[in-house]
Amino acid sequence: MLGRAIRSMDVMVHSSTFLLPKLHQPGHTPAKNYALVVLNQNLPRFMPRLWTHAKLRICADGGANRIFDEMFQLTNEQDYERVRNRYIPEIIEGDMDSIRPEVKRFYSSQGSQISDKSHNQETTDLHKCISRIHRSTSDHEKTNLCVLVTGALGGRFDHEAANINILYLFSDMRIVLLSDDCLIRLLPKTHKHDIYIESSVEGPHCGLFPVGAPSGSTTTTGLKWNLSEAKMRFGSMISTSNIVHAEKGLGWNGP
Ligand SMILES: Nc1ncnc2c1ncn2[C@@H]1O[C@H](COP(=O)(O)OP(=O)(O)OP(=O)(O)O)[C@@H](O)[C@H]1O
Ligand SMILES: Cc1ncc(C[n+]2csc(CCO)c2C)c(N)n1
Repeated sequence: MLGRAIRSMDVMVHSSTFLLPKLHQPGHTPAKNYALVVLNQNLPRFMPRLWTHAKLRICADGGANRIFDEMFQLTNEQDYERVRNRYIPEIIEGDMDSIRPEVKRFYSSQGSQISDKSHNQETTDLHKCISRIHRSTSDHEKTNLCVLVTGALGGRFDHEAANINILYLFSDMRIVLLSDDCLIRLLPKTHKHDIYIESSVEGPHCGLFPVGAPSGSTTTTGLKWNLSEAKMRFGSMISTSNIVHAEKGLGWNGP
């Protein structure tokens, strides 16, 4: 019975074509729709690209200040006002304790929906944004959706931990946490995983480790130091500073 369950494990395909200038989605690419969530940290240099690829853009509270302040310097354009008027998020969601009043007024006047959840101090602004996307996306649509979260890493560690927790809380959605030099995905143990590497923009370093609970058996191909039915847990072995050798790294999370 166990053997049958393992053999029938579906493959989840991952790729990062959203980091490329043009969104060509070859046969292996799973997600067709991108939603972008902008957090309150420095925008990554490839932000204009993500913005263009996305069908929905949500700023988490102070993330709106970042679009307002930093988008211009990431474009090659001369006209500050034009750039500011072009990048308008559809939604600004959060407890609104970080967005500046003039930024809120500006985006409100440009048609952004402002969703003030200041009464809720139990969940983070990112949680509020992802809950909204989760609620408004059918199960079928979820299979074609990938949520890109910018500014999720490289700042305050409590924020980073909360951001990683979101991957687990919403493990039925594809969510990618991004910063300028890092990308994190959850690889649910219910699946095998094929990870396609865009070597012009990502790699070669990679890490593979379980958060919260041990991984009973992990097998990989395509890495410099492959794992073979390895057990991983904090306090024992985890795989960091590994290197991607192949364009496709295949990881199998066993039981
Ligand atoms: N330094 C950081 N590192 C990582 N993520 C961050 C950081 N700062 C903000 N974020 C993310 O951006 C979201 C919005 O940020 P914002 O500053 O508006 O939050 P906040 O509610 O004011 O946070 P807090 O009250 O804890 O400072 C947060 O929910 C978090 O996900
Ligand atoms: C057990 C517990 N720990 C921390 C907070 C505080 N908190 C968590 S999310 C959030 C909103 C941040 O925008 C705040 C203030 C809480 N409510 N419950």
